[in-house]
Amino acid sequence: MWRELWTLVARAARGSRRLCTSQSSGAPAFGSGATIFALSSGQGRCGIAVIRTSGPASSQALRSLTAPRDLPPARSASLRLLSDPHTGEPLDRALVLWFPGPQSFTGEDCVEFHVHGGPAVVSGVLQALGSVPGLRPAEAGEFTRRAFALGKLSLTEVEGLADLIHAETEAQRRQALRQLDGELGQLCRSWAETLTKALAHVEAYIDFGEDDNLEDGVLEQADSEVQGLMVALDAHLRDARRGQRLRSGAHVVVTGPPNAGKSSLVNLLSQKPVSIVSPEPGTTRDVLEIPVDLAGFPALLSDTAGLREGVGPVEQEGVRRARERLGQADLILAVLDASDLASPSSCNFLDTVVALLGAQSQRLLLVLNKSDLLPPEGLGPSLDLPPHLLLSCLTREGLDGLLEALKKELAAVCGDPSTGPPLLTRARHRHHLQGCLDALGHYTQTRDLALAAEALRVARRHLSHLTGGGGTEEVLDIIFRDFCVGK
Ligand SMILES: Nc1nc2c(ncn2[C@@H]2O[C@H](COP(=O)(O)OP(=O)(O)OP(=O)(O)O)[C@@H](O)[C@H]2O)c(=O)[nH]1
Ligand SMILES: [K+]
Ligand SMILES: [Mg+2]
Repeated sequence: MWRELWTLVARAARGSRRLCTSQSSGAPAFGSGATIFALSSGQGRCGIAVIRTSGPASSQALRSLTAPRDLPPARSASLRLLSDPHTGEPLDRALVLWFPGPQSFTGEDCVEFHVHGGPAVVSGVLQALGSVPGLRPAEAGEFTRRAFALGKLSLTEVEGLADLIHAETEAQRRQALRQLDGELGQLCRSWAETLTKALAHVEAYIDFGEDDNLEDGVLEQADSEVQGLMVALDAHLRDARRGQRLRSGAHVVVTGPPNAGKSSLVNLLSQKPVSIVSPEPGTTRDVLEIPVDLAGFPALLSDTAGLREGVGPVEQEGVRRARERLGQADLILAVLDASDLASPSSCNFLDTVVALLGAQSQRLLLVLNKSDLLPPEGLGPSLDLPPHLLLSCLTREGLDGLLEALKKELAAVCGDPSTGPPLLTRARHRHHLQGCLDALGHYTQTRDLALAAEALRVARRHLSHLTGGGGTEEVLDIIFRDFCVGK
């Protein structure tokens, strides 16, 4: 199901991009005062469909389509009969909402029509809106773009909204909501304020350095403000990969000796038979990768070939690929057959792979599978094993415990979006924070005050680019093209 979902999302994103380029040539440019309209809920048959308008002709559009023709009270739902303004043909009985600007999503006058979701009703209302003077169909992301232009959303909030629309797991949704709340933007603004203060101190020193009226230690004050900021930026950047993992999924690799039940575990966690399971050792050869929701976190789960030596060239290549994949893992699930721990392949795996990964402080969960085959007294007391979890892929006993452990590990890998500082979810954020930190590095190294002031200006510019203050059209295009029409 996940693969289909991902394909759909990718297709939708490509589709909206196409729409964006094909319409942008002919349609009036933004700011021309046009009123836009679009279906804002999903395409296809559904219970309720939401059609939105934004722009100065919104009230006119509402009046032309509804009876009675007076505007309903602001921001509360009213039941109205919708009919075609030209033919008078009834279209639907619908809930309408009137949002006079600036208290609306875009900041402009907006109207929402909550109509019955049949395709005929939706296309009828869209056609009727298209016939109202001053109205035209919206381009991809245009509602959000208007909200941004009118200062309703900062750039990081726009990105949060895009992520919220595409969020597929609980953790992604929570992260997107926090970003939409503007937490990252607020943090950047407070950093920018600190920089402005430091810059003011340096500039004051440049202008009045010799002046007795200037209080002592202004430069030292600027220095200590910059030092504090560098520490904060550095801590944030070290956190950055986590936010990105939360957006795109952590790499979780399943490994172990042949026949331990790796593919069985992958099928259990992805809740479908993606990988071939058989009693024959050496069944899995290639790396198989499946996007899954693991305990609320997005993950890319890899099934790999059982690790063993002295086999044919094809399986040997599989083993090479498995080892390579281990090197890219954010988290490793090491699987062993609990009823076969004394076998050479199990011992070898524990002594080499598990010990080595442990020494590299690689995140790893040791899973002893096939617990259903153990005698009633469980594992023998003589075994000296690292911390582990017991599981049976057959009976599912131990699955809850494994999911709980996965949740803890993934929260550490991806960052828990409900606590801690706001995460950096995009490479763009990382780029600007790093740029800011580099510029501050130049500040601390130079003895020339004019260069120091310039370094502070560069640092501040990076922060304002991050929230869209100095946003170039290019950045806006990149972000907005991922929106669909109606958003
Ligand atoms: N009794 C029992 N059998 C299991 C369990 N999990 C897997 N098996 C069986 O163990 C055998 C191997 O399972 P696979 O999932 O193919 O193991 P694998 O580690 O992917 O094997 P390779 O790809 O060959 O390395 C199959 O016959 C499974 O049915 C379990 O929890 N209990
Ligand atoms: K097998
Ligand atoms: Mg397998």
